[in-house]
Parts: sequence; C-alpha cells; structure tokens
Amino acid sequence: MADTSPAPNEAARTVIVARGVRKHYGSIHAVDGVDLDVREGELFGLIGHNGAGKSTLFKMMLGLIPLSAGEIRIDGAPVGGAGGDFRAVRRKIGYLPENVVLYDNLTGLETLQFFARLKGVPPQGNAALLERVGLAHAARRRVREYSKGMRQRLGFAQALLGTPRILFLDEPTTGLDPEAIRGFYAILRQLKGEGVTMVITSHILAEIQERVDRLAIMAAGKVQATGTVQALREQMDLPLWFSVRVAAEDFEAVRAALGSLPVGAIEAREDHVAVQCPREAKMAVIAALAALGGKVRDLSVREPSLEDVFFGFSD
Ligand SMILES: Nc1ncnc2c1ncn2[C@@H]1O[C@H](COP(=O)(O)OP(=O)(O)OP(=O)(O)O)[C@@H](O)[C@H]1O
Repeated sequence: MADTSPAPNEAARTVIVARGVRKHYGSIHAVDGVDLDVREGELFGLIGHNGAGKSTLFKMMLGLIPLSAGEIRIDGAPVGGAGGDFRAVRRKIGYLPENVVLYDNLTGLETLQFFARLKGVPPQGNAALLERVGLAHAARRRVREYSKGMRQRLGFAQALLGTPRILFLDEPTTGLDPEAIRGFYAILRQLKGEGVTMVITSHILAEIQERVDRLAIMAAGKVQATGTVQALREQMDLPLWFSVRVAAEDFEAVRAALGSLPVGAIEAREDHVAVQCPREAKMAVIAALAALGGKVRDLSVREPSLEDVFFGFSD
C-alpha cells in the first residue's frame, strides 16, 4: 500500500487505527487486509468503486459486524473487544448510514427525540440540531412528506445527536442539491474547527477532492493508496494540461517555443492550444510561454483531477 503522508496535521494524535482488517463472507473477501490511520480533527475520505468494501469497513469500525481478522482501535479501545472500553467510545461516535432508516409516521422533531432517547442524550438540543441541518421549517412535518434530501438532512441531524467527537458519514450527500451540499460541507468545516474527526465516503470525487484532508482509495477490499489529493497526484505522476489562449496565427509560435521542451501532446483547439506536460516541466513551460510576451492572451493549468488519480490507482 502506498502511503504518501505526511499530511497537514501530522502532529495530531491518531484516533482510528486499523491493522490487517479482513472481512470474508464465504468466498467473498469484502475487506482484505486494510491498514489505516485517521488523525484527530481530520476530514478523511474513503473512496472506491461499488463493492470496494467501504461500507463493510465502516460497519466494522462501528462494531456493527465482527472482523474476520485484524484489529481496529478507536480512541485506543479495541472495537468489539471485551470490557466496557469500546462501549464508552461508542457514545462519542456518530454514524450516518448509506441508507437512512426513518419512521414515516414521526415528525422530524419526534424522530430526533426517539433517537436521542435511544442514545441516552437529553432532548433539549434537538430543535437547534434541526436548525443546523436546515430543517427547522419542517420540524413538525411527518417524515413521509420529506423529500430525499430532507430525509438525508434528518439522518445527518440524527448522526450529530450527543455532539459526537468522531463521525462516520457513508455517502452523506446522496440526494442533496448543490446548495445543500455546500451547506453540508460548511457544517463539516465547523465540526472540524471543533476538533471532530470525520471519515466520509462519496462517489462524487469532484465534490470531495477540495474538501478532504487526506483520503484512502479502496479497490477489491484493499487500500491501494493513502495521502493528500496533491500527494497522490504527484505519486501517480500524471501529466498536467496547459490551456494557452492565443490568436490562431500564433499557434505555430507556441509550438516553436515549446519545441525543445519535454512536453507531451500539443493540440491546436478553436481558440487555444492545449499542451500536455509532465509535472517536472511545468516551470520551464511557463517560462517559455512568458517569453512569447503579448502573444499569450491567457493561460491556465489543469492539475489531474481526483478522478484521474482514482482511475490510476483503482484500475
Ligand atoms: N452481508 C453480506 N453478505 C455477503 N456479501 C456481502 C455482505 N455485505 C457486503 N458484501 C459484499 O462485500 C463486498 C463489499 O461491499 P460493500 O458494501 O462494503 O462495498 P462498498 O464499497 O460500500 O460499495 P458501494 O459503493 O456500492 O456502497 C461486495 O462484494 C458485497 O457484495
């Protein structure tokens, strides 16, 4: 497994530790030897194709299903271990499952009251929690009348009951519109500011690439790589793309200026030249383009996206 740490918050203590974790269902190796470290206050992404093993790993971290092999410690307590250590830790954990199960006959507020009782949390903060997730207006409406996005918000509020210090969020933005997604991540930023540790899965790579501190890429039950998005990009050594806006009559000047550099494709498009170049040639390309003076009207550089990185590691 490639771990491209160090990450930004390197000094923080490790809250979640997984070592050699396996889960087998008969001949299916849902999770197949995972090592993972998540630090305190980190927003940690877990990405992978359908069936990669993300939800199974989550469920083991929560103590919902037993491990076939290996060990997971949260806040130092072995998950599912003997003694009450993990039970105490479990109270500090919030979980938003992939498929939120709610009772259609309850209102939003009643739903939180119900789950608060189960969790042993005083109900006083429930209205404020609904407000936080943008559901104050629907607090007294029955869940059966809720849209998919509203149900998802209510599930998130349920996960936040009891002000957890560790949050597991399994595809939390499913069903949310772009504005709600933005609002959701704003709440995650606040929680991060409060030192909450979060692990999040998502299939919307563009959405999480700018937001997570670090992430792990899972494929076929294994972690293929761990690190910051930028570190993974550099590790994959994927090329960059320059978009150089020039007048059509100057296309050849761009080609000539870059002729001696180790660039990849140079493609003339409608109103710009697209130049593919290895990362190490980036500054030389910029210098060569700058030497063209006013001929270059505009310039942008596209880094490989998380999607490019993901396919590089998971294919
Ligand atoms: N209870 C179960 N019994 C048998 N196989 C299971 C069970 N739960 C999960 N699996 C299998 O384990 C593998 C991993 O499933 P898992 O749900 O963890 O993947 P995932 O990465 O969360 O996928 P998705 O992105 O689709 O949610 C899959 O092959 C799945 O069919």
